[in-house]
Amino acid sequence: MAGSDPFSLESIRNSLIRQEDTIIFSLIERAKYPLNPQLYDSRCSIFPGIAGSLLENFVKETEAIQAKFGRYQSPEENPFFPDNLPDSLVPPQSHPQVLHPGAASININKTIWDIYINKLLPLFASEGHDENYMCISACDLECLQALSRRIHYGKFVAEVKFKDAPEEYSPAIHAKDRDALMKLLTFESVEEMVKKRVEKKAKVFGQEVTLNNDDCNGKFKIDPSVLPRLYGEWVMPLTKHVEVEYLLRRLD
Ligand SMILES: C=C(O[C@@H]1C=C(C(=O)O)C=C[C@H]1O)C(=O)O
Repeated sequence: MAGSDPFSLESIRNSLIRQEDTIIFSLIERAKYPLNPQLYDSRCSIFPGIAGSLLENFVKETEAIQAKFGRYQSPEENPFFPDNLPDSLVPPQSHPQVLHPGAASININKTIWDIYINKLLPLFASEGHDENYMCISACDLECLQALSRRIHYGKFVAEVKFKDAPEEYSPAIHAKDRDALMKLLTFESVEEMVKKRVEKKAKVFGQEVTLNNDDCNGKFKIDPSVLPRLYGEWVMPLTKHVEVEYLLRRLD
């Protein structure tokens, strides 16, 4: 919006709202395929010469290419496999420096990976396998990156909340009081709205669209009830965890 502050709580929340669309569309794409559990099994070598989980290999190699083209120069992006990433081939991009430098040390992608594969996928992917490994890996990476971006966006949320009320946050930061920080940054009414909205979006985005019949017979491309659960149990608690971690470093 012209004239609006790009770094206000409102604009940060608008970005989170837009990221909901990305997450839901990426889950709808993944839901086209069955689970294919061997893709995630580190003991199951699907192709000779590729040891470990195929998805892990795929993500590591893809992140290496994306690192070369500057993806991780952006403070919004966090790699799943940060060790030994190649240097960027592109010159440094001018990303606005809004975050405290301590933000760079916060990366909870291991937790996000584990939840995505072990808890979330079984909630919406049908059982079975079709060996469509590369298409599925590409979908998984989209989902993982969208979730990771959203959850690590907590760094920006925390920065704007701190800037808006440093006198409220500073004592809890000095005291390293995680519970007090969690209380300060939590808005339960916002969280309730988020859960309702993502369920509605899953219904709208996941309906069958035809020219003459809008009745979807209760059938959706992804079960809409998965979305409030994903957000209520994992996405919002992890975003708040990132917010607390960021705030604890904010005055270093
Ligand atoms: C992100 C925010 O902080 C907290 C986390 C929320 C979320 O992850 O969606 C929502 C409300 C807050 O409890 C916010 O205030 O918008």
